[in-house]
Amino acid sequence: MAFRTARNLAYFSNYIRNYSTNGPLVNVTVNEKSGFATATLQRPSVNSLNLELLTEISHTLQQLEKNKCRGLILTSASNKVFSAGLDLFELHKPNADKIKQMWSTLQEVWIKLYGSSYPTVAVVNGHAPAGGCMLALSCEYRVMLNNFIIGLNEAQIGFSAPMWLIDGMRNTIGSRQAEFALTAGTLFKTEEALKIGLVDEVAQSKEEAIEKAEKFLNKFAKIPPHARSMTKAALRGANIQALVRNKDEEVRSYVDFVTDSQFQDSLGEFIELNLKQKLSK
Ligand SMILES: CCCCCCC/C=C/C(=O)SCCNC(=O)CCNC(=O)[C@H](O)C(C)(C)COP(=O)(O)OP(=O)(O)OC[C@H]1O[C@@H](n2cnc3c(N)ncnc32)[C@H](O)[C@@H]1OP(=O)(O)O
Repeated sequence: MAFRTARNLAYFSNYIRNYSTNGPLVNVTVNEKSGFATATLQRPSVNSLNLELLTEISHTLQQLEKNKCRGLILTSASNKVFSAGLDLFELHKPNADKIKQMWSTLQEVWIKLYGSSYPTVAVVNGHAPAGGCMLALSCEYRVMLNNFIIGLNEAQIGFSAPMWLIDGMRNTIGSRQAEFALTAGTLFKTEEALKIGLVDEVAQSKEEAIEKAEKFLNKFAKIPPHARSMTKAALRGANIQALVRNKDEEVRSYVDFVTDSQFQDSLGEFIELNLKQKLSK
């Protein structure tokens, strides 16, 4: 067991509380009874993933792993947006070095979350396009609130989702549905997402979603943690290894792609059409 004594659990809780004070963009709390951690993304206003938020998520996941977390609930402080995905303003006319770091940190986040030894649930309490969907897909279970959208809309912005993310989508909703969804860049409403298996349960309130998430995590209470994590690694390891082998090459091609004028033009159009905040000319 991860926490054999109440003292261990108390130490872990204090550790996490102390840690959380250092992270303004991700707040981590631990339920002392269950030992489950809740990581709440809180970058105003839509948790768009810039380098700072990605770095903090990556660091949080590392700490949770180190402290033998018993289960993680990932959610948002906003009641409208789980995460709006990559910060589109940072992708526009970018500094190549920063983009390189951003992409490499995004890969790290995926490797740590998708490959975590502890069980994970996303409480999707708001919209989750692109990178927001990626965070949810990396978890083992998704509970979503009604009247929001989720999906991988990269094609609409002018690029293809990377292979590891395509695999995540395929593993979750099946090849045929993934092909339809990815080529059209479809964003699904909550009920549609439930129907195709992109989310596992729907809840009417965040409280209900947290209850459902905890119920999922509690399913593993009697399963030896090492057996659970070995099985998860056996199921997910090949996808992770494929990215690890190709990590640097993918960063290089991503930087080339994003800095290319054709992508910059289509990104500019997407921002002008879809976001309230406009580009400074
Ligand atoms: C070559 C390989 C590359 C592979 C990369 C694959 C991985 C991931 C890629 C991505 O994540 S790309 C990002 C895609 N994201 C989107 O398409 C989301 C766009 N945003 C929206 O659709 C909506 O904003 C929303 C999230 C549905 C929320 O709608 P709502 O009506 O509630 O809010 P808004 O008024 O639209 O937005 C509020 C505020 O937030 C700003 N904003 C929204 N999204 C982003 C974003 N992604 N990046 C930066 N900023 C964003 C928006 O401009 C508003 O700003 P203010 O007007 O308040 O200043």
